[in-house]
This record gives sequence, C-alpha cells and structure tokens, in this order.
Amino acid sequence: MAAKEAAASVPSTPLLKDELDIVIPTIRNLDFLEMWRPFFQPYHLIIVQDGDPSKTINVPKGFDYELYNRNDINRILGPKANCISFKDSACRCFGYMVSKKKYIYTIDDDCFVAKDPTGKDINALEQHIKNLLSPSTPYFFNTLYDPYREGADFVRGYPFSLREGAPTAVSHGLWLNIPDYDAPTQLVKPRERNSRYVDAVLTIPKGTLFPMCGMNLAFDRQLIGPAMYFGLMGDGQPIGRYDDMWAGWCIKVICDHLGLGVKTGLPYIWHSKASNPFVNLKKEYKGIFWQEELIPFFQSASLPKDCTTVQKCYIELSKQVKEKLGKIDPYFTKLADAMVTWIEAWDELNSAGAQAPAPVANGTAKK
Ligand SMILES: O=c1ccn([C@@H]2O[C@H](COP(=O)(O)OP(=O)(O)O[C@H]3O[C@@H](CO)[C@H](O)[C@H]3O)[C@@H](O)[C@H]2O)c(=O)[nH]1
Ligand SMILES: [Mn+2]
Repeated sequence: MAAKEAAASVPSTPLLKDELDIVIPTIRNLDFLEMWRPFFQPYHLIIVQDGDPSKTINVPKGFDYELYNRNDINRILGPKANCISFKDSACRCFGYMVSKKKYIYTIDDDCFVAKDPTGKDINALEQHIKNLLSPSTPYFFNTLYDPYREGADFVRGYPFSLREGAPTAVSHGLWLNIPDYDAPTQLVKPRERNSRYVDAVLTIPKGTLFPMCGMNLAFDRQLIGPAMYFGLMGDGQPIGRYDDMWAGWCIKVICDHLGLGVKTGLPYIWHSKASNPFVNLKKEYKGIFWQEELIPFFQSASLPKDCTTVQKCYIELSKQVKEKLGKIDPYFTKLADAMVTWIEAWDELNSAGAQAPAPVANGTAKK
C-alpha cells in the first residue's frame, strides 16, 4: 500500500474521541500522563482525587479534564455520597457516574505505556476500543481466540447461528511487570514479574466468573455502567482491594443474564508500583475467606426474566446479597443498601435533563 494510501487509511480523528471518558483515581500525582499523552490527550479525563481534598493535584498541561475531590462528591451526592468509598481506589466509580459518555476507560496512576514484543508502544486505549466495538462469543468457545480480529475467524464446527456474537460490555486488559497478585502471593513471590506477552483476546464464557482488575479496564457505560459499582471499601470498612472484584462478579452475572459479553487479554499496560503486601494483607484479609462463600453465591445467582435493565438486575442482586450474604457479616447488609443508594444516585445524575455537576474546585469542568 503506497504511503499516501496508508496515511489516508489511518483515521485522522482518534476513535470514539467524543464518546469516551478516561477515569483516573488518584492520591498521588498525575505525571504518568506525560507518557500517555500521545494516546490520551484527545480524550476527556475525569480525575477522582481521593484522600485529603485540600491537597492540590497537578494535572499536566494540555489535558481536557474535570476533577472531583471528596468535597465535590459530598456536595454533588449529599447523603448518598456515603456509597462512594474513601481512601480506596474504589472511589473511581464516582467518575463512571458523573460521566456523560457512552464509554469509559479507567487506569491507575502507576500504569504506564508497555511495549509489545516488537518494541512498539502499545496504545492500550485503542485496543480496548477495538475490543468494545467488536462482538463477544460467550455462548461457544472459539479455539482460535478472537474470530473478529484481522487474520482470524471462526473455526470449523463453530455454529453459524452463533457467529453474529453478542454485544461487548467489558474489555479487561492485563499488566506487564507487576502482576495484580493478592497479598499472600505477593509475600511468597516478592520478585515475580510478568514478562509474558500473550497476543490474544478471549471472551469469558457465559456462566464463568473472573477476577476483574480495575487497573486497565474499559466498558460500555450505556450497556453495563449502572452495575459498575466498586462497593464499600477503605476508610471505615472491614475490607479493601475487593472493589473491582465485587464489581466484576456483579457485572458478569448481569452480562450473562442480559446477553452481553466480557473480554480479557490485550491490551497490556506496564504496572510499575507494587503496593505494600503487608498493608494489602490487612485490607484483603476478610475478603480471602469471605470470597469462598461469595463465589458460590454469584455462581448460583439467577435473575428473573422481568429484570430487563441493568438497574433492575442490580436492585434484584442487592436483595439477594442482603438475604443470602447478610448472615455472613453485617457488612453485606450495609453493602446491599449501598448498592441501592448507588443506583438511586446514578439515576438521579443520569436521568433525562439531569443537571451536570457544578464546576469543580481544582479543575475546569468542561460540561
Ligand atoms: O487510597 C487510595 C489508594 C490508591 N488510590 C489510587 O488507586 C490506584 C491504585 O492504587 P495502587 O496502585 O497503590 O494500588 P494497587 O494495589 O496497585 O491497585 C490495584 O489493586 C486494586 C486495589 O483495589 C485495584 O484494582 C488496582 O488498582 C492508583 O491510581 C492510586 O492513586 C486511591 O485513589 N486511593
Ligand atoms: Mn498499582
């Protein structure tokens, strides 16, 4: 292909430029954005500042963003703000709620641009968009992985009636360098680094749960946004670092019920900072034994046919959480109530004609 033709084939406008927000939870600084600038600059950022709201977070020049700290969250949500975690990366879900876009990409501030085996910088956002814009295959496993990818297809024996696939709701990316291990594994393998680049995108089959990591995650906010609640974690809560796990179990049950797909695999980011395993152990401790009861709950959870919207599914799930998990610990009764508060707040902010949140102290709300 001649250079001129090649240049013409590259879309001049980045994909979904005005339909996607990038949500970043932070207690640190945002210098990591410099490395992402070529890929992120065209997009609008929603920064959720955790911790001390009086601290000023400096956003590198040239980025279009809005920033919310705890005072903003309290001001916008009022009493409902108690469903948004404090001093935990779970706070990021506030960004999903205030966004007005169809798609969300969320990334941690210690995640950098990784290189593929050829040494080329990976545009993680572009790959997530490709994952979200192509169908998933939750009903029948394609052994040649993503059949919609250039140079692949459905293999012999794949039912033609299923080749249209299902709409993709979630794209779950992975990490080179520091893998997302739990504290016990971090303690046993402190020097383990992930150097294995697997060039594949897989649909997680219907009926199978997975441990969703919020570090490098994209989703279709219109298809599954109201279920992407990251729970009650951090300050004042008996558990931490199960924010994304909780959300992942809830969204997978709902995606399976609504016929939506969840993909995992490419893209990779470079995860640079290993959080403290001893601090993590304290945060995770209860989750490590609770999850032995949580997983069977989600595996057997079923939603009635009249749950035809994400909100209805989520409210029904919260009822089952209260009824079946409340006996494990009062925390789950509190969490079930917070799930309802989250949906109420979501609907308040996202109902037709809802007022956009007032401009924020640190940033320049662009809405
Ligand atoms: O109290 C806090 C702590 C952190 N953040 C911001 O959240 C992300 C992740 O923080 P960090 O990189 O320190 O933690 P990890 O252990 O690597 O996080 C992964 O584990 C899960 C924790 O729930 C989560 O899925 C992953 O993110 C950074 O951007 C911090 O600045 C915060 O907002 N509040
Ligand atoms: Mn990290």
